[in-house]
Amino acid sequence: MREYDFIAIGGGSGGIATMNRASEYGAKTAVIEGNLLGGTCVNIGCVPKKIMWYASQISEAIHKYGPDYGFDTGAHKIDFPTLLKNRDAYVERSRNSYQAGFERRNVDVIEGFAKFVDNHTVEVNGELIRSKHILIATGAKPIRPRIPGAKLGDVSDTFFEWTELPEKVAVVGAGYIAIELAGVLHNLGVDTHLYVRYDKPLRKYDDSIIEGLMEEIEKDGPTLHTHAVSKAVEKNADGTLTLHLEDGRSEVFDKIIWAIGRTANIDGLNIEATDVKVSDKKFIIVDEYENSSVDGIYAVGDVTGKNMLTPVAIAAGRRLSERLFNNKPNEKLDYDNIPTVIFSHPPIGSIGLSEKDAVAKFGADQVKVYKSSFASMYTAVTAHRQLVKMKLVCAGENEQVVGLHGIGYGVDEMIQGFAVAIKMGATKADFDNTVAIHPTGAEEFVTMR
Ligand SMILES: Cc1cc2nc3c(=O)[nH]c(=O)nc-3n(C[C@H](O)[C@H](O)[C@H](O)COP(=O)(O)OP(=O)(O)OC[C@H]3O[C@@H](n4cnc5c(N)ncnc54)[C@H](O)[C@@H]3O)c2cc1C
Ligand SMILES: NC(=O)c1ccc[n+]([C@@H]2O[C@H](COP(=O)([O-])OP(=O)(O)OC[C@H]3O[C@@H](n4cnc5c(N)ncnc54)[C@H](O)[C@@H]3O)[C@@H](O)[C@H]2O)c1
Repeated sequence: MREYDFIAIGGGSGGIATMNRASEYGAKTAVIEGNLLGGTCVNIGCVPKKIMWYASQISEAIHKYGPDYGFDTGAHKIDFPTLLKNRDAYVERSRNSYQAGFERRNVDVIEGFAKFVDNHTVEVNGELIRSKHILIATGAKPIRPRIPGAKLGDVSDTFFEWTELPEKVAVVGAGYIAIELAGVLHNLGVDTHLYVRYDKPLRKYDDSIIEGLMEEIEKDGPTLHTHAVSKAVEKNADGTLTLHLEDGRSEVFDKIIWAIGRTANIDGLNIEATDVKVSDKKFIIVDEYENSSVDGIYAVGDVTGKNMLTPVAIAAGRRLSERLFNNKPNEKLDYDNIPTVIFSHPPIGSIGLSEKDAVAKFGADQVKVYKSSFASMYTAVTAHRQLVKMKLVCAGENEQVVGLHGIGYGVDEMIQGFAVAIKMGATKADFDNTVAIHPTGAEEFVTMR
């Protein structure tokens, strides 16, 4: 029987980073992957999504802003197969780049689906593999609503299999994926309809940012349908799909995308053969050190349901390996102030507490908010002026910055550095003491009064 110090079930962001780090300290490691190395992020998530987002940005630059910058842009149309060919080639190169890292560090790659036999043994392709430590990093998968015809719709996984752009698409959901895919499709010229259950999307984000998004959607975005609860999907004779809502509204589409959340990917893992506890939503329950309820079994990334972001899976996994193999018994990921960007049109960046959450935590008299709203220079010279909205949420007498939020041109590339400052406990005075870079949008974050 093959024996290891540490194995990862799942070769996505979390599994790869954790095994690479452990092997750097001499651990005998293996990554077991049942599908494509790189997992969701590289193959059907962040990477192909970002390429599609760039394509939609180029389309926006050409058609929306180009004419007012003096470009004759009339005839430019997207050749979708070219985009797909180059996107998929980039994804393949990213995937292949893992191999060299594994070879350099002596990480074994085992192709196949793993299932538990007991707390220290898994079976892959009929072979039993034992390991002192086992990491569950099997990620998450999209869910579909439990309504008639739900299977007729796509999810983000199958969206990346499309070979042509449909004419008319419904995107159902109000989270990251719904907003990003709806924006991409709309900007690529698809008649896109966004269906949200309540009055607005992304409801847990800071109000002013969501207001900014709503204004942009109303002015120049996909068609928004609010208070829309899906009831059924029906296939028509011509292959189109009719989406029926609970309140009797209905509309015909070429494609429907469900983007209503994700659930842990533990089917087939035979988790029952272990004593690992899972939540009622099937996520692996871990403590702050990523320990499961069984000694020697850990979980990181989407399968835990905690902040489903690639850098979080990576950071949690690397710290776990530092703890187990580099003599750092207290090493763990601090989940506070994790920065995040939503690649909407325009993009949203967010760190820390929303104004509402800060008031709930510190009390209204302890919270002071600074806001700025201005037309981004990039768009201001065109007929399509787009506002940038920014907010700093400060708490306590020293006005520590506990939240930073923005929506607008370039915000996606603006906030990483501010995340460092906030993590270090920066105050409003520290922001004020920083000289601005001009002319940029980011300078507004250090000049608010
Ligand atoms: C459309 C989309 C866009 C996204 N965009 C972003 C973004 O812009 N930025 C960002 O930070 N995050 C983004 N995410 C989230 C990000 O992709 C995930 O947080 C990240 O991939 C989680 O990594 P993981 O290692 O936990 O799981 P995954 O990357 O999902 O890897 C799990 C792997 O385990 C394998 N596996 C499962 N079961 C078994 C088994 N029994 N045996 C062997 N292998 C198994 C799977 O095949 C998979 O390869 C996006 C997600 C989606 C869906
Ligand atoms: N830019 C990024 O970093 C990025 C991009 C994509 C995904 N992600 C990660 O992936 C995670 C999953 O994304 P997601 O968008 O699938 O989930 P999500 O949890 O962000 O959003 C799901 C949304 O669907 C809505 N919803 C739930 N059931 C519904 C129903 N029956 N009908 C209509 N709407 C319903 C919810 O109210 C919620 O707003 C995100 O939370 C994020 O962590 C990150």
